[in-house]
Parts: sequence; structure tokens; C-alpha cells
Amino acid sequence: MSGHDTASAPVEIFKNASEATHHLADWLLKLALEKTDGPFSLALSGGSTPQPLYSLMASEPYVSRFPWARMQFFIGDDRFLPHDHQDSNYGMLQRLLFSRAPIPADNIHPIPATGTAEEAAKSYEALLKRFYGADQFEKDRPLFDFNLLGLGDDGHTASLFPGQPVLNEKTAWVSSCVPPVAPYTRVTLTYPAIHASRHLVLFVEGAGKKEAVKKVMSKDPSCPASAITGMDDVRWILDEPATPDCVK
Ligand SMILES: O=C1O[C@H](COP(=O)(O)O)[C@@H](O)[C@H](O)[C@H]1O
Repeated sequence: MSGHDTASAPVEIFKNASEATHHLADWLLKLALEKTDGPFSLALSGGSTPQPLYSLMASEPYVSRFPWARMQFFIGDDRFLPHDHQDSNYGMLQRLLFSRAPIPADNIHPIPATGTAEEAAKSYEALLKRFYGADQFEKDRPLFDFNLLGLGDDGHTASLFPGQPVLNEKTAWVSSCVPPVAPYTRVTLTYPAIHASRHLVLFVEGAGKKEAVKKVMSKDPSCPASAITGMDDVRWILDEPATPDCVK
């Protein structure tokens, strides 16, 4: 069973964060191995939830099994900070995964951290368009084979925060934005770029997220994650504490 949006998406529930993380690593490995006709492109999220996943991918047996040379790594959103700043999403990925797995340097695509945030967004969009080989999305041709998204307790995903102008972006693939409350100017994939994903997963853990998960599942318009769609497959991977009673 598969769904194309966050309300119809199947929900996979795991007893705890460790089980959810192992399941996600196994599924991601399967998808990456199955895609043999060209690169396997990924957009990865930041924040705290996926950190054990990145560490796991860089550990045995996964590190010996992923087809790293065929994988192209993009960042779903980042804080506009030097890459070695402790709150940089790219910096976190570099520490936990990129520096520990045999990934060709040319396959890792950080959001630039120089110039202005607007310039960084434009430059990342140009890079994505070169990778995609076109300036416009083509029907049934994804930009990302896999897009890993998190969820904030305010319903934000990537750096699409409630009530922000970036939510209305219809053409740009990448945008800078200033979160209303959370720290740092951000550079984020926009809805059009996120929607061009073949497999998209909302990976959410912890009781503190339960209310936000419930709102997004019921398409509450105040939550940016409610408007997420994917091309083929949108799914939730949750641990029990994050799972609303209505889906248990
Ligand atoms: O600010 C961000 O928050 C979300 C959720 O992070 P978490 O720490 O609650 O897991 C994350 O998905 C996003 O990439 C990040 O920049």
C-alpha cells in the first residue's frame, strides 16, 4: 500500500527509536540496491531524529553494503552557518556519515555557506538543475529517489515553518527563509522540489511530536508538513511514543 500525501500515507510503527531506525536503514539499503539504472539521489534531513540513522549507515554491516559510488547526497535544508558550526546540518552529516563511509567526494552536495543566504539558495538550485538535467520538473521523473523528512513540534518540515512566505513558493526549488522562532536563517528545499521525490518518508520519534503528527495526518493547514506530497510513495515511520492514538 502506498500514499501520495501525508494524510493517505501508510504508517509504520515501531516499539522504539532503535527499531524504527534499523527498519529505515534496511529499507533505504533495499531501495538503493534496487536502483541500478543510474544514480540513487537522496535528500537528507537535519535535526536530532535522523542522527542514529546516519551513524548506523556508516557502521557494519551497512557501510559495506550501500552502493556508495552510485549514491548522490543532497541536503534538504540547512542553517546558514559555516559547515563546521555545531548546528550545521551538513556538519552533522559530515561527522556522522560522510567522513565515515567511502562516498566519492563528488557525490556529496552541501548547501553553500558563503555569500548571502539568498545567493546560497540560488547556487544550490542551479546545482540541482544541473544534476537533474533540466530547469523544469518533468512528469514522472523524480529529482530525488529518496527524501528523508523530519517533523518539528510546530508542524515544520525541512525549513518550511508555519506562516512563512516560502510556503507560497511555486517555482523556485530552493529558498532562503527566516524561521519565526527557531534560530538561524535557513536555506531549504521548497515544496516543488520536495514533491519531486519518488520515495518520501516522514521519520518522527518521541512523545513530544505526537500532537504534530496527529495534526499533519488530519491535514491541519497550520502545519507545513500537511501539504507534503510525493510522486509514488509517501509514508510515515514512527516510534510508539510519537504515534497518535487514532492510528494505533
Ligand atoms: O530544524 C530542523 O528541524 C527538523 C526536525 O528536527 P528534530 O531535531 O526535531 O528531529 C529537521 O527535520 C530539519 O531538517 C531541521 O533543520
